[in-house]
Amino acid sequence: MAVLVTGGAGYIGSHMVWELLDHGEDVVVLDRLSTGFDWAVAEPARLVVGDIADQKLVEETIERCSIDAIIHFAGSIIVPESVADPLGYYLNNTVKSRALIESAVRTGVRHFIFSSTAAVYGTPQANPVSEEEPLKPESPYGTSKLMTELMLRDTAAAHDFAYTALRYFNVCGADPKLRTGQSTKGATHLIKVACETATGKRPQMEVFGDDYPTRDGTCVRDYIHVSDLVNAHYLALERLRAGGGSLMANCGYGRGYSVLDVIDTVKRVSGTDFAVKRSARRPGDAVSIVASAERCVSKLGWKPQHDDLEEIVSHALRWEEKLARRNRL
Ligand SMILES: NC(=O)c1ccc[n+]([C@@H]2O[C@H](COP(=O)([O-])OP(=O)(O)OC[C@H]3O[C@@H](n4cnc5c(N)ncnc54)[C@H](O)[C@@H]3O)[C@@H](O)[C@H]2O)c1
Ligand SMILES: O=c1ccn([C@@H]2O[C@H](COP(=O)(O)OP(=O)(O)O[C@H]3O[C@H](CO)[C@@H](O)[C@H](O)[C@H]3O)[C@@H](O)[C@H]2O)c(=O)[nH]1
Repeated sequence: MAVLVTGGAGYIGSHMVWELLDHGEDVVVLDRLSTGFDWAVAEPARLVVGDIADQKLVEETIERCSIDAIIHFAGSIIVPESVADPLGYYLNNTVKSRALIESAVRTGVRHFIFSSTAAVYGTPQANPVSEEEPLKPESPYGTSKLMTELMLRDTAAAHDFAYTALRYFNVCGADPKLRTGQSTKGATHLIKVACETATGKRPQMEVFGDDYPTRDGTCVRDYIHVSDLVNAHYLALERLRAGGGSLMANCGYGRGYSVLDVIDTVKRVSGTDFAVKRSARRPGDAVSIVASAERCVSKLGWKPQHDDLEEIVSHALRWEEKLARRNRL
């Protein structure tokens, strides 16, 4: 019995691989290495290089490796890029997920965990946002993920198949043991960008919009440590294997920080006063979104260990320094 991790060479997937190995699981990664790295896949996990929509490859891998569960991270992830290239996002996130789900059904894989996103809510009426709030994505990225959730819901109703869709809020930080971290080239995520600026990889950074209807005019997000996030997936896997049935749940801590809060924290933790420029709003950005985490706690027994912005930033900074040393070698 083994777990197939799609996108396991990427940021979150590489942490998931460690989480599974730490629990003694046998792990197979499927990744086409478009934004991920082969070196990010921990041994003894096996890496299969290929596309999730290559059904021959996927089904052969499932049969050969006795896969009983799929954790599906592979996808395209940048909100403004999805506004510029909606059809590319619907292809990679929706159409290709459909092919993967079909391969799972055809080969009898009954447990499926999916990376969904807070972006399915758009800007909610009120925060914290529960899973019952209306779904009004404001970007093709959010819509592409919502459509996959709906395919999973309908597939579970029709087949011997159960899924967990976890709606991640803003994922950040790095493995506290620094075995992996976020290595994405040309990253656009706020904490990664701020840490790259603090460590001198960028001369300055921008704040996209300071005229939003929030406390300090900048967007508010719920930043969740990647290690807590992958632990929620492991709990979801155990629940599915125990026959717990399908579930959809938010993954966040339930408190929000503005862009300026985050930048101040990175400056304080790094001891660096880097240059920050105020720029125009970025297309597709929701104003303010914070999770209600109650369902994740009650249904999965989730107990976050790293709910502290300074700790998150400190892990992200230490990974940035390690990456810089690695790239110099
Ligand atoms: N990072 C966040 O804050 C965040 C928040 C919500 C949801 N998510 C979701 O989590 C998942 C993982 O995100 P991440 O931050 O680790 O991104 P990432 O870009 O680091 O990882 C994605 C991985 O998927 C691979 N991939 C992409 N398309 C593929 C395909 N068609 N076939 C095979 N491999 C493919 C890439 O090579 C990469 O290794 C994504 O589905 C993303 O939408 C991320
Ligand atoms: O250099 C930067 C980068 C970001 N931001 C702002 O910071 C906030 C957060 O942006 P970012 O870190 O890019 O995350 P989101 O756009 O909120 O999207 C992330 O979080 C979503 C869940 O909330 C995921 O689904 C997406 O995959 C992931 O990219 C937004 O207001 C951005 O405009 C800046 O001001 N400057």
